[in-house]
Amino acid sequence: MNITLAAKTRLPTPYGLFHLYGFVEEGGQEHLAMVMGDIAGDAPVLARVHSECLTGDALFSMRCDCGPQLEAAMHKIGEAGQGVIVYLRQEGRGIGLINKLRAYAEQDEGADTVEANEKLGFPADARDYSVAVAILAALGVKRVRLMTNNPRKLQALEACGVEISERVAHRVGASAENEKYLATKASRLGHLITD
Ligand SMILES: Nc1nc2c(ncn2[C@@H]2O[C@H](COP(=O)(O)OP(=O)(O)OP(=O)(O)O)[C@@H](O)[C@H]2O)c(=O)[nH]1
Ligand SMILES: [Zn+2]
Repeated sequence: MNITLAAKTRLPTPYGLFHLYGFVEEGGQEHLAMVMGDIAGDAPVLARVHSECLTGDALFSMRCDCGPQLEAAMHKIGEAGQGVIVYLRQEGRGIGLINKLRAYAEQDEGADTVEANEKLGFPADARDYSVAVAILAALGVKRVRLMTNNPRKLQALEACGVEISERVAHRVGASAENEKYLATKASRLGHLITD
């Protein structure tokens, strides 16, 4: 996977000052990395690989836990004074924004998150993490303490060559609105979110 660092700038936030890196992958898709502190080198870096969720990250949707997970990652990195969030533009687990909205419409009619994707002719999860690996390498990150509940994400990143020294549980944002969604992630996608 070839990526190009196209821009770098300051990003002051309520959680502290990040540096925002803009990357472009082959084919033109744009991705971001939010960096705090010095992350290059051998020491494990607190990290999140976050998949874009416009409805959750920007519109406060309570259908999922993405917005609170993004905010919690920024908060934890702010407290540590060091870390990175790789923000991948893989909306809707890779099927795109409008298709995710179509999947939501299927869910409004009773399908679960996996069945809805399948009804629309997509795999349950169409993400490719190789771009995240390329971005971490470009930032000089050798090993990470990864904030996630998704064992497939751990496996996929490890398979692409990222060394994960620790999984940091990242359970926030549960509500009555997303109870079924989170239960499906646990039962059908293997997420480590139930006790
Ligand atoms: N196709 C589809 N995508 C969804 C749905 N709900 C959330 N997403 C997308 O799922 C992605 C987030 O993935 P999740 O499976 O929730 O969590 P994860 O990032 O794999 O795991 P964590 O690291 O534990 O958060 C984002 O790209 C969301 O846009 C849905 O019902 N259908
Ligand atoms: Zn979401």
